[in-house]
Amino acid sequence: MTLEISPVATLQGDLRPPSDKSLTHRAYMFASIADGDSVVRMPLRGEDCESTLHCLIQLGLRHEWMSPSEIRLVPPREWQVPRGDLDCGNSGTTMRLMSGLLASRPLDVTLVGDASLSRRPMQRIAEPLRMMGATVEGDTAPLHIVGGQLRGIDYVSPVASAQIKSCVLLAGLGAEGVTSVREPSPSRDHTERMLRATGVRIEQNGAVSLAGGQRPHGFEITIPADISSAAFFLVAAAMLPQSSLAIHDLSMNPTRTGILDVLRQCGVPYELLGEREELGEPVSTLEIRAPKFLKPFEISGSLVPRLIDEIPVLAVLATQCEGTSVIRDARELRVKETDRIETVSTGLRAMGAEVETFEDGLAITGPTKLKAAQIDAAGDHRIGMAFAIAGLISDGGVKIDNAESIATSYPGFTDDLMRLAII
Ligand SMILES: O=C(O)C1=C[C@@H](OP(=O)(O)O)[C@@H](O)[C@H](O)C1
Ligand SMILES: C=C(OP(=O)(O)O)C(=O)O
Repeated sequence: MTLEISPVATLQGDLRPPSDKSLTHRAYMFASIADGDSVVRMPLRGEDCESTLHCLIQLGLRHEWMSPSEIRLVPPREWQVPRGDLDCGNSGTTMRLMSGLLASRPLDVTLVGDASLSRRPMQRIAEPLRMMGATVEGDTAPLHIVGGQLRGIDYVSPVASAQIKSCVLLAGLGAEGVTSVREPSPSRDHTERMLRATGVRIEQNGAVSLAGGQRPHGFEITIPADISSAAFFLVAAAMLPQSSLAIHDLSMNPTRTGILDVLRQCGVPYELLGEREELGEPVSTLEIRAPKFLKPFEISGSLVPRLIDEIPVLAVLATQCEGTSVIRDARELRVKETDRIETVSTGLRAMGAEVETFEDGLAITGPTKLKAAQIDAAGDHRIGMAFAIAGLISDGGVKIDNAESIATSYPGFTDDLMRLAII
């Protein structure tokens, strides 16, 4: 599918972005190992989370849609052997967290994914699972896992990755003894929060540790909106003069709010209103306005995992900042749905931006009036949406090829854009 985006004057109004992808994956997975029934309201119906749900159903999770936005989930007494392979689609989170759950169960299962997922590194989870005693064949998909009796390990992860951390912790629930994970800087902590909120005892002091043999209890959750999806509109509002948006019901987990640090560096005015909690996760309304001009920003070190998925659209923001913005320590971008350093820099250069690339990041000098271009999203949802936002401020608009993957995390993206845009 080719998506055509024309320039607009400003963005105005109210938005409730789609529900959080990380939380929806985890809610389905926790429900499938809980000691009772669970209810998930407003799950993300994007393709990635649907992949997780379908895999779990094949493993014995029972489900009933009580309404289009409420699902009741009943865990199996024992996980059953699935008929055929488990298809994780385009979703790294599905494959890596599911592997952790499977490793402690006496099943022989093969996990497969699409072409993009089949290129992504799985050795990063295979290695700790092997250390715990599971059989994992393959360092990329297809992954063949034979689960069984695991022992707890003290794992020092070489990368700050919530997927690695969550995989090892979920395997640790079914292992003998204590499992600990340490990482170079803190990655998103949704798994830890959900474990605690569902009654699992965990310790956090430098490492995250839990004792095996524990089970989450059944729970109810209403999934808040995803800040990684809101990011596209936050950046658009910051760049388009006179914009003003209220973004409602937004998940505000501090391990995910790095984009707000960047907006502050740029001088973008925003305000948080009315904080509440949802199963251990803070939720707020965020109001944002366009500033008179944008200052350049720097992203490095421990800020990177707090905004990793937002970097493509923040690179678009950098093209409108007055000076050079620098993104370093972001090597992980090279192993996402595409090599995002490559796809972002290729697309931005095609639009006339001044971009330097490094092994671990980008430097972008602005402001540049972006010109019309045809961009290949290469099946990467974040790239498709980042360049749609670039199209809004361009001279003549953009055509984005292979943009259907936007439904991975944000079904309804173009509808929201059209509704808020004033031409
Ligand atoms: O745990 C999660 O839900 C996610 C963790 C991040 O990946 P890494 O753990 O590979 O950094 C992120 O990029 C992904 O979109 C979702
Ligand atoms: C990297 C992403 O997701 P995953 O790793 O789950 O495919 C993403 O959503 O940008």
